[in-house]
Amino acid sequence: MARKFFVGGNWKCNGTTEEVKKIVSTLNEAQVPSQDVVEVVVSPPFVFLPLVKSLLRHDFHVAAQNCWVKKGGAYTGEVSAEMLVNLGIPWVILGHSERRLILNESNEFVGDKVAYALEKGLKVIACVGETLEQRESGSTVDVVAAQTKAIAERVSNWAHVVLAYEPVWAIGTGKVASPAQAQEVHFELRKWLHANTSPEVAATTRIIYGGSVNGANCKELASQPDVDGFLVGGASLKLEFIDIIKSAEIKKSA
Ligand SMILES: O=C(CO)COP(=O)(O)O
Repeated sequence: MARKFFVGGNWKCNGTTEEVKKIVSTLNEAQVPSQDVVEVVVSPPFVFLPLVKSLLRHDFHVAAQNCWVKKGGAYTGEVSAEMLVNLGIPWVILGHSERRLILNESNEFVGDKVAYALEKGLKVIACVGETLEQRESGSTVDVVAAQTKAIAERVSNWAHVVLAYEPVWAIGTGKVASPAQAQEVHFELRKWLHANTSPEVAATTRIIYGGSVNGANCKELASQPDVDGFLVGGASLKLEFIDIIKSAEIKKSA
């Protein structure tokens, strides 16, 4: 089964109502490859989810940037998976490095979140990635394998999981992983899935790259055999996001 190209736009903690409306109307007007070629998901902050969902073209979907690890209740400031389901939000990003590092989310906590969100019927973009220090000490593959293992131990059905490889040193730095560096880690992650989940999961799970992806570097990254799409931060707020979506065409002609 071919892996459909996936482009996610992570808006992070950005935007006003006016800005959000403007981004959505730009997306709505864009000419992009059909849904058979590329799956597009944009992820605004929680407070804008209903607005974006109501205005966004129907061939694009929305994702939350996080959700609580279990059933809602007395957890001040949290948003539960049930609430996202209730609002008709199909996707959630979990384990982003900004949450792992700034908010101290552990591998196990992220694994628990992924399992719970899937159980409630959400589709999950699960993020993994090494810091610069970890890369320089040669532990990149061990780090992303341990992060993936904590998910795999809790999840048996990978059909609704997209794995995002986001090296921390490439996020928001303008320092993109080279196509060869991205391919190497994506290959290792797929190999890990093959050995530790099943050959089918390894063959069908989309592994997308995130970290300073832009309109200029997306084509070369997309041409790597194990790069199945992108999770885009800064550039997802700009017009070049359309070019990044269009890089899906590379796979079609491959
Ligand atoms: O963190 C990212 C997407 O989740 C990547 O962010 P940038 O594209 O801004 O580097």
